[in-house]
Amino acid sequence: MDIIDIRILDILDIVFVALLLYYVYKLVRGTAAVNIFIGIVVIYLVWLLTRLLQMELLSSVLGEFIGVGVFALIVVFQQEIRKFLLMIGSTNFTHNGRFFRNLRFSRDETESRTNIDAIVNACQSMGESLTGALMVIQRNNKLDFVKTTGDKMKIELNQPIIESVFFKNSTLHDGAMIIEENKITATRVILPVSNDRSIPLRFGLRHRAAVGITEKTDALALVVSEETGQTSFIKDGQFVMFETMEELREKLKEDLSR
Ligand SMILES: Nc1ncnc2c1ncn2[C@@H]1O[C@H](COP(=O)(O)OP(=O)(O)OP(=O)(O)O)[C@@H](O)[C@H]1O
Repeated sequence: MDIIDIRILDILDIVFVALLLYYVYKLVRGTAAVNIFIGIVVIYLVWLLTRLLQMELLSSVLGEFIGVGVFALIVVFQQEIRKFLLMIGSTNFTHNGRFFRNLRFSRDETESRTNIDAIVNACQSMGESLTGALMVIQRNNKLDFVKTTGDKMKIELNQPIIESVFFKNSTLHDGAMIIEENKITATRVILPVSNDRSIPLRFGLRHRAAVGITEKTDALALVVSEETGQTSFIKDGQFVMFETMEELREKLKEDLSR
């Protein structure tokens, strides 16, 4: 009986293609580009089919399309390719050892350095006073490309500081706050807004910006609604459900553990 000959390199090959597809999916999810992407895949599949059925004319017409496809792709996906390269270039694979830990099967997590209690307590307090807030917590993907849109700083994270930044009369309250480890590293940051049409209409730009940055990076986002006082936790472009602030604290601890 033949034994399937799989080399380590084949496995790496598959892992890299899977990672590539995952990043491409993250980039185009919720944007108009996803429809173009599907269109290209359909043309490619039809072309393969016409070649298989030896339909010469159609196959050569589609073949021409595919031939210039790479250049067309660069033009059509210019923005996405830029973001993709930025994301790859800014991924810190050794940050907290998270990337390598994810490859291991054992779970030997240690506690996060981020003051999660300060963040959750600030969300609760800002919710009670109907103070709007948007916080983005960096993980593996660096957020330098958005930090440049705001004011860079380096302040130790604690509850009074978070609340004073988002206090309505504060000059810093607009836009997003970026948190790295236990430091506030930028305020008044403008985030990419998600075009995802499945986001309910009651959510405005603050929530869409939180979805946008978590679609493009592995950061976590927390939003306190100015209208309802409700806190939302957004990860991978999706709202994460939780019943109590205690549950939110646990979820954050899990996602930020090293
Ligand atoms: N692209 C963006 N990046 C960062 N912050 C943004 C962005 N767009 C809007 N905001 C912030 O969101 C505020 C406007 O929120 P808006 O009322 O549209 O959002 P919302 O999701 O309905 O939130 P809320 O429930 O608090 O009203 C702005 O004042 C600004 O501080």
